[in-house]
Amino acid sequence: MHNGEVVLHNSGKCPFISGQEFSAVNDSLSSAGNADENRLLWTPEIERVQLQNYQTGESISVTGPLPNIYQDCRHQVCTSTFMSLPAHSHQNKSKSGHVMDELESYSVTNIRKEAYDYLQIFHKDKNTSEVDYKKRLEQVELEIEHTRSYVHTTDEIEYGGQLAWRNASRCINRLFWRDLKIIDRRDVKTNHDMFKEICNHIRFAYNKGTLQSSILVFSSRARMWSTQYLRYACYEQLNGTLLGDPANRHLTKAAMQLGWNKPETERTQWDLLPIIVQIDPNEPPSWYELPQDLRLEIFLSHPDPKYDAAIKKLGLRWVVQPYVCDKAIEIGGIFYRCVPFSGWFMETEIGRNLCDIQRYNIIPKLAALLNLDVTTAANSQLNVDRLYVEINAAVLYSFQKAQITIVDHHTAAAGFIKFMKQEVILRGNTPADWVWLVPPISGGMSSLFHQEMLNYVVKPRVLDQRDPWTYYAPFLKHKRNLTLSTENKRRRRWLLVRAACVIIGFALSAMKRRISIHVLYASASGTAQSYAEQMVKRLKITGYNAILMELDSYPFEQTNNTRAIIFIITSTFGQGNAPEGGQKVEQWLHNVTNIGMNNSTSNMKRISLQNNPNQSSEINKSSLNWCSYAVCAIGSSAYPFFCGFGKLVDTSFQLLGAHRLAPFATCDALNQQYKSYNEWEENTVIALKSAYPHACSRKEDIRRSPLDRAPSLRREVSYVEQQVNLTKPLRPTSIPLTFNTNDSETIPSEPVGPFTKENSYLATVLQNIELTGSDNNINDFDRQDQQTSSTTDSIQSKRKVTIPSSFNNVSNDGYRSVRLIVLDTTDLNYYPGDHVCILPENTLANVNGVIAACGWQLGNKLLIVPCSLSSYTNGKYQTLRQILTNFVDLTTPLRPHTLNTIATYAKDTNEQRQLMELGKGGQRYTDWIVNSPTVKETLEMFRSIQIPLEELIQVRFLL
Ligand SMILES: Cc1cc2nc3c(=O)[nH]c(=O)nc-3n(C[C@H](O)[C@H](O)[C@H](O)COP(=O)(O)O)c2cc1C
Repeated sequence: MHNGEVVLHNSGKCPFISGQEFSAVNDSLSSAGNADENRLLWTPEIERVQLQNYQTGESISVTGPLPNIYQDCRHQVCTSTFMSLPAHSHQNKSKSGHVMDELESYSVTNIRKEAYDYLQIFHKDKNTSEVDYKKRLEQVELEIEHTRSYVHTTDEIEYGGQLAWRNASRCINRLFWRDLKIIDRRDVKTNHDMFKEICNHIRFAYNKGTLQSSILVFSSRARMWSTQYLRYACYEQLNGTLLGDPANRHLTKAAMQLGWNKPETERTQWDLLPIIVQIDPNEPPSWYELPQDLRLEIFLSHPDPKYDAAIKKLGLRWVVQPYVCDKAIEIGGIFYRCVPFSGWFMETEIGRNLCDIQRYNIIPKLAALLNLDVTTAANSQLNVDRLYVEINAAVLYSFQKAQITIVDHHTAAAGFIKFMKQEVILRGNTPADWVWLVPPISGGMSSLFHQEMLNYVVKPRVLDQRDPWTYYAPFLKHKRNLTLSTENKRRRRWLLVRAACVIIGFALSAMKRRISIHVLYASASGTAQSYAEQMVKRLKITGYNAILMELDSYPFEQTNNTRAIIFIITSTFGQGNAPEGGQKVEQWLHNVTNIGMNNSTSNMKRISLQNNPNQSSEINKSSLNWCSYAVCAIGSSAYPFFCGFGKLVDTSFQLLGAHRLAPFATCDALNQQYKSYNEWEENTVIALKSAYPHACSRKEDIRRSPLDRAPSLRREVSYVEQQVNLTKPLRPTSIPLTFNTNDSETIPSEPVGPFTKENSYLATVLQNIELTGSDNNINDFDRQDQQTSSTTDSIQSKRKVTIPSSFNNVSNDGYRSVRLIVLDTTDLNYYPGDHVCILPENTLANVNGVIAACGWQLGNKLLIVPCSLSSYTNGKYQTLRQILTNFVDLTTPLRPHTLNTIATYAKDTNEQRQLMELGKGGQRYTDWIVNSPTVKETLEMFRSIQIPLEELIQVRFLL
């Protein structure tokens, strides 16, 4: 309406008011007496602005936003990403900044001004006669004089509602603003009638699936507590989790305070909340359950059966239509607080409701069903994005199949561009909030992404308002009643303090006795850190005192050799280096171990001792012997130095005498990283529990040799506190070997499920086929067995998988064995997510070879009677033969610290020196293990080793 009346100055910079201009405007506002001047002063000072579309190359020349008040930019600060805009103009804030009721706070002068502005627009746009216009102005003038307010006609409200929609800068669907229908029910006087009208509104707006945009207008004193008609409840559960849609947590609480509830056993995440209405702020609100035929929901499906099955399994659904109830509309200075608005969905709105992490967060659940990795480690695979798109596709597909109006974001964006162009021609421009309009999916693919826009406020307008339950007097009173008298407060506080002291006293003494486990991480982009956080959470739940720390923050050099358990989870960056947060430790390890990086020798980073032998001898091989540790290396096999830093840490810790508590693991971002991580975590926690079974273990427990304790199944236990000193190798504290010659060989009893590594299932081998090499046939060694085994074998006759020692071998010609092994699992129950771990037997030749190499003194018959070492296997394997065949790994090469121990049994000093040299690890050891010498081969290589069989078995447990 002010087109052409205002001289605008193009600042040529930010079209919004800058800090200086803002204060100048503010000053002139406070001094100005004329409301007209105020309005003009609040208009951003722009003349003409060129808005560019970088996709089409088009340029639109827009005029200054007239007439408007732009309140969103503060002193030199752009607030365009604010979720809730400051809904009220500057006049409506009290000194404390508290938002007041605008209706009450508008002065008569302002209402008159706003009324005149709007009636002028109405008169111009609706082409009413000059006579009618004048008459209407006089009537309104009179009304305002007597009542400080005035009443709109239905036509005025209808057009005002349409304009408010047209001016809603965050709405993408404004092309259809003229189609908005108004249902004028300002005459409704009771809560019950409000609910009746709402039911009618749903019927009208749903329109058998051809959704109608509409506004139901109640009196300006009425309030809707429901933020939308159809909202899913959110229950706070006892365990602290939420059930339902977290967006409605407070509304659900308010509904419950009003008496609505669902029995806990009947609650689901898809419970529709009741409609809550309040005819007047001074009247109590009422809640009503919608009748079944108006609980309009749609169950999602997907055209691709794979996604369809997963989506249906999750029971995904949404309501068919948005009925937004929590916005207000300002028309000509009158605020309508209760104007439920119906429209239709753009699919991304539902997509976000289901996928936003703070909402239903279904992506991880969907990914689990589809066996996809969506952890941050897999971000490079874009699985999250793929699933997000599929959810949006499911929404569109389901609505279209049910013939319910919906719009996809590309169509909506194209519609908006069309609307914007129309508005530029008709009115010079339209306010548009780029931050909200660009769809949340494939932003750059949307035409809106490339379109410049201006955001400002034009009236009539849609605006945010406070949720009514936040100022409902009885709720506030209830809160006040909960406040105790001063005397009571003091008493309560004293009691609480005492109780707290007693509890803290107990807790502290218990805590003192607990072992601290430091979980250290080094992470560039957060993956390793999130795994570390997960580990800490798990350890805490398990009862351990777990401390999370960045690797570089751990005082490795100032521990005074106090015993410690350290778990390190680290990624690798750069050229196989530590990420930030691990670089100091990387440097320190290089310094103390003399380990250098040899990038050139192979495509794998190899860790090698530097050539200078003097330097290598300076390594203090016991500098970390106070520490039990486990390392998990996070990396990506896309890089040549896969998990380079994690490997450096593990190798260095071994070199420095630290005791590996659980096996080292690498987790590949390109290959189900989170699964490898979870496996490592599982193994590490099992090892920890075996070593430190009690969450509140005393320090003395840690110092006791695990070999003194009741033997545990896991070999890793033995790493825990063994003092492996490289210069003075220790021998294990042996359990004396005794035999019960009264019993003959016992066949291990058939275990019953559930099956674990410790309680393994004896499976029949149905097939054992060599897949590599020229003759990928059934391997000779098992051909005979193949013929004799059958699926009908009784459980007693089941044979275990027998794998030759060459299976793990990389022989001189670089040959590796890859086999297809088919096991009969007919009477084994398993479920999705269970995994199989094959525990192979040692061959008879290997077992006999080791026995012979040890110079077995006691005679073969003792091999087949129960012996005291069976306690290592928890009694599962009774005889020495069974233990050697099934429990002791005779196949893989001995580790450095085991070689170091074995060295003490070598009679020949030359061999002892060689063994100790290998026991240092490093390049010599790396070269030695290239041929994967078995235990038997090692004993044959160093013939002076005289180790009793039972001690060899126990040394081997130190793997
Ligand atoms: C620039 C860059 C260099 C990387 N270098 C390596 C590398 O040398 N070796 C490796 O295994 N992974 C490498 N990665 C992969 C990361 O280790 C992998 O993405 C890991 O999951 C990141 O974990 P974080 O988020 O905890 O840092 C590299 C990644 C980037 C971006």
